Amino acid sequence: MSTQLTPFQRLSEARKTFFQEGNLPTGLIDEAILSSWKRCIDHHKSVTERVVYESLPRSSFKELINVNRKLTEAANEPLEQLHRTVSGAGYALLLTDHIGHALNTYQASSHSDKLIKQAFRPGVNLSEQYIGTSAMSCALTEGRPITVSGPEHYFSVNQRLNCAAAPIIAPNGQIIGSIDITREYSLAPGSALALVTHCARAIEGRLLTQLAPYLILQLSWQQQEPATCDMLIALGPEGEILGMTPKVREVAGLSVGCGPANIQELFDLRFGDLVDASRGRRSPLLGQIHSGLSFALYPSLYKKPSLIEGTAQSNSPRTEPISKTLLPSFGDASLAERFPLALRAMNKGLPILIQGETGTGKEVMAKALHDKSNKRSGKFVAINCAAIPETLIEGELFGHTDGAYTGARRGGAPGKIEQANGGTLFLDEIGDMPLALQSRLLRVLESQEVTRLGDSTTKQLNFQLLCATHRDLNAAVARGEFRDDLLYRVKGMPLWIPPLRERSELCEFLSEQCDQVTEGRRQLTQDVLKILKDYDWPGNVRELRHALTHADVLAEDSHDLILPCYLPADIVKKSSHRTTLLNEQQLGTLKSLELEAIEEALEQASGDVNKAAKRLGIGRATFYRKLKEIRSSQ
Ligand SMILES: Nc1ncnc2c1ncn2[C@@H]1O[C@H](COP(=O)(O)OP(=O)(O)OP(=O)(O)O)[C@@H](O)[C@H]1O
Repeated sequence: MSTQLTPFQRLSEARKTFFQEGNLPTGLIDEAILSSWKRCIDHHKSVTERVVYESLPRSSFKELINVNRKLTEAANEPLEQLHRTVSGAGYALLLTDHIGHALNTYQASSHSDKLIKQAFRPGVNLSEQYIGTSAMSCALTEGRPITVSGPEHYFSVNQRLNCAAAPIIAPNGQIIGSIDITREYSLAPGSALALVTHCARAIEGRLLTQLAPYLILQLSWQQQEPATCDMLIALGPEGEILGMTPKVREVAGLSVGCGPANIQELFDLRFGDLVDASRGRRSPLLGQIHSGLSFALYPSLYKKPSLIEGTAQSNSPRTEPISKTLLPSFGDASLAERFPLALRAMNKGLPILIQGETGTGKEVMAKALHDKSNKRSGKFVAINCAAIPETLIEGELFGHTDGAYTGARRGGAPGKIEQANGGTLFLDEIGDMPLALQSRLLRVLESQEVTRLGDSTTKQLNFQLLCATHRDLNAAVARGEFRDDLLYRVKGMPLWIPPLRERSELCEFLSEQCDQVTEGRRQLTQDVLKILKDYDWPGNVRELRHALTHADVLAEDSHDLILPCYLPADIVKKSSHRTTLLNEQQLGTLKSLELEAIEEALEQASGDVNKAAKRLGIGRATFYRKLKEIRSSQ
């Protein structure tokens, strides 16, 4: 009588063939899993090893989350939805980075398994190197969804698990993470591979919209708009391809890192036709790629999600009142008062000129103004006028057409001013702009029209202007280095950022900065606070943050206090508090020596004050006075 093997028994047999008999269980085990088993053997892992699930230290985990912020933001909602779908079936859910660090985890609402609870914790390294073969490690290595069931796991202890995972692929084609769902094998049959795959596709679509495209193009093989679509291309305002979902890359046969730069190079159509179609009826355009495949194309103008939760999508700027928004701290009461004023002026379209010494936070202020202004749904485009070579600055600012100059990008490119359309243009170090360019910039600022290099047509724009400089522009005008008409144009309202040494709430600011730099791990001692307060800070906040980072590094893991010895030596040396500090320290040393001598003398004289004073060669009254003085200062 032939007995039918269960799937678990079949996989166990295959495992035995491989690990005990040294043969390949051909056709029984997915090639990806076999390759993973071989890698584990190469790394001298024994299948009977104990698996340790260690989490990263808190600071490293914070950094990990920071690095993967875009991924976690895009994944949040799809993960919540998948969790709702699978948790009742006993599945725990996991989002990892490209290595296998758990970024976000969800436990199952039923059938919670102890092993899964231990492994599925944020910050745990679940890469192949640590936990052997798993669906997640195979998905990350192979770049495709996969199920790993029971005995297919490398380590014996994991054989009671059943997992399915799918890689998450960024719009540039790189694998940046994975989602994995795992439950006890006994709850099988059935895996939710299709669900994780679907969730990964949803995350990839969201990653695409993070590029803030002008148009999103859906590709379909059907002659009707698909309800959901995994073939998406994000396009910029000139038809440039910003990114695409992996399915497009797959059907168009495009490899990662190379491919067409513009949609017109991928399809036999004009970008203008797509723009027209996005505004008109929803009848699809037909597009053919080089391989001869034809697709129905559904372009739509990209709309940023509304900030008011639960409402329909909207392109209109946000309108929550200023008072509700959190202002950045600069440690200065008068600056905090002027901020809302500058914001109101900006919202009326007045250009703001931010002035202050180097490192005071002019760019931080510009960004804060933009983030709170009515242009915040547009881009913040910063250009450092001092950092671009004079020969390139014109192309960089105004853009160029195809072949406008040697080395110009094929198909032309918009300049920074054009990119700021609908948002804010921040001209940093405007005082360093070459005189010859100032008149051209003035024309653009007056008309809000831009003409690309090599072009004869102009484009109407709408952007908010913010400028910054550490120079005295009045003096530059007097020297003939800066146009006075440009100065009046950019200085709708001046905003002065005081140097660090003059800030009215310096102590609070120093402590806040310490908190930020050390991620709340350390505090400043009173002495350090005094040293920092009395230092001149020629490099302002930039220099302060470097000094605190220096101290944080020197303190290592041993102290939660920043002591004077951890500060950069030149800061301690130059701080006027140092002299007082030394005097106090010396005084302290002398006093403790005196106390020691007095106490020793008293002890040797068995408490007889006359004898003790005699031993020290001082009078009885002096002895008493010194003893009192020293004890009261302790
Ligand atoms: N209020 C603040 N809060 C937190 N960090 C700040 C603040 N102000 C400045 N910084 C930090 O200090 C550094 C210098 O800031 P920023 O570049 O804005 O200064 P800046 O005045 O524009 O300098 P420069 O004139 O050299 O261009 C940056 O690392 C910035 O993040």
